[in-house]
Amino acid sequence: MSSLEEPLGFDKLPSMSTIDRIQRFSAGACRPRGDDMGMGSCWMDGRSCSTSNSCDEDHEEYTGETFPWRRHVRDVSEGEAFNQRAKSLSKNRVKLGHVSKSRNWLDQQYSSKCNDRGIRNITNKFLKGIPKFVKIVEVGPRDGLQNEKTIVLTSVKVELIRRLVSSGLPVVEATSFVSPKWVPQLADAKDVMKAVCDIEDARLPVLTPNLKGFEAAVAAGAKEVAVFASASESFSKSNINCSIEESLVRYRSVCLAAKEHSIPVRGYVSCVVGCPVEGAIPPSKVAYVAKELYNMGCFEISLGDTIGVGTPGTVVPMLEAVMAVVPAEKLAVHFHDTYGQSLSNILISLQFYGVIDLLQVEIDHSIYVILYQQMGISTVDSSVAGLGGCPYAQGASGNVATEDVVYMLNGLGVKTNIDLAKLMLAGDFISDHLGRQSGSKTAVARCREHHHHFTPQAGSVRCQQRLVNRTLLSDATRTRACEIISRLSFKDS
Ligand SMILES: CC(C)(COP(=O)([O-])OP(=O)([O-])OC[C@H]1O[C@@H](n2cnc3c(N)ncnc32)[C@H](O)[C@@H]1OP(=O)([O-])[O-])[C@@H](O)C(=O)NCCC(=O)NCCSC(=O)C[C@@](C)(O)CC(=O)[O-]
Repeated sequence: MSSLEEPLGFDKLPSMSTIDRIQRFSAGACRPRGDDMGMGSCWMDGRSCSTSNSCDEDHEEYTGETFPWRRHVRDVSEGEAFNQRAKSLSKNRVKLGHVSKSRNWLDQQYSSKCNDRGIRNITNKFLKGIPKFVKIVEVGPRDGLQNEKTIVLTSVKVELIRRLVSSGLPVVEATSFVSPKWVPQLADAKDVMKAVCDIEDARLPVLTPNLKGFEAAVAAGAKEVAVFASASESFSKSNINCSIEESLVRYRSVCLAAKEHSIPVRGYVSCVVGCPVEGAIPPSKVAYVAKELYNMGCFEISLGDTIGVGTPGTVVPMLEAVMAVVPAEKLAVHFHDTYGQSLSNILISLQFYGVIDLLQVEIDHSIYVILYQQMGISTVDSSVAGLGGCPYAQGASGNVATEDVVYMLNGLGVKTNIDLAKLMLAGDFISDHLGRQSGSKTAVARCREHHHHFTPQAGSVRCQQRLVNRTLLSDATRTRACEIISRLSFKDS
């Protein structure tokens, strides 16, 4: 692991000249850079979203109660001249035929509720690229549980999925149709799927490593599947017992069969930054596998830092390579939190832009150079209570906790449509069943708050119970505390 012990810094990033990057993409969005064009220090935002994450469906202001940051329409009085310039540029762009599908550029700024203009401008500058809506793909019932040694009851898995769906998660990965010899925890895939396939409020994809798994999944009622390749040859062998190329052949057959059934297929690439055996993985290898999966028909490619060694310094070059061959709106990021880097990696992935085109236009006898840029990623995988770890990646810790991702996104004013309180109850539910504290920092912090402002509800009582069990109390005091807690009545179970 020596090559992974030292995080790679920006000085070690593969260099890619601007010329190199120009015109390698098709224009999906554009962001003329204000300060390059003598238009003040702001950027005009021209994000264009074409997937289910579309910002177009998301116009209303975020109204979360507890979080200080809010998005709102840019204050017109801040720069009428700038706005006029932007409108005129926008008109000209339409005339020139370079029509951005974007909504009003000026409606895309984020700022804090704070009245201090200086702070607000800084916030805008740093958060300018963040999408307004992020789709979270919950992988707890699959990636989260697959590594648990003690077999979790099917009924518990089903209840967990139901709770996660009712918290508003749009996608909950339910299970895997893999060999029970390899992953005994998910041997009940068929029963889990049969019990949840009536759920309509969320998509419930399942992992399928080959045609056998695909057929079993469809027979059990799966309406969406995922295939999982790797950017590391060694990991591919240990995970699915075949080479990368052999896996791609298998996945092509799965994609063909899925097409016949009109079943969408998601594609995973594992070890996108590092591999437990091979160390650092070159971004070009990740890009190759991602492109193959995309070309065979996967509607979305999830980039997995399976062992959680990535930092923004290594994630950025990887994204840059992948975005050169797969559009950003078809990508998702999937981080494990081994080195505590997941949230920063997610943030940089949401903010990440690649230059996609340069366009020179003449407006009112002045020449402007417009940089068309690709938007950042707006789909994030995470696991409730930070459950997870891969059976074939020794030492890999859990996935980033969904509660922590939602908390961060709420703080940024990014919508997810997820009810954090309900999500935390789902996390509490599974942590209780596994008999350990949640891996979510948000859940643990909220647990402490409940400790101070105690209300006798199910979650709080369990939370108190856990705190008592973990606190250094004498046996007599602990028993007494537990007795008192157990006598509290609560409605929610
Ligand atoms: C791919 C195989 C099946 C090859 O396994 P194999 O042993 O090479 O396959 P085989 O074709 O020689 O078959 C061996 C036995 O498995 C059976 N079999 C064959 N296929 C299936 C199936 N689909 N479902 C159930 N049974 C199956 C097959 O019928 C046979 O049964 P037997 O004749 O011995 O009784 C195996 O290696 C396997 O199941 N691997 C899955 C491992 C796994 O699930 N790993 C965790 C995934 S997590 C991950 O990849 C990372 C990710 C996605 O989370 C992203 C990230 O975190 O970065």
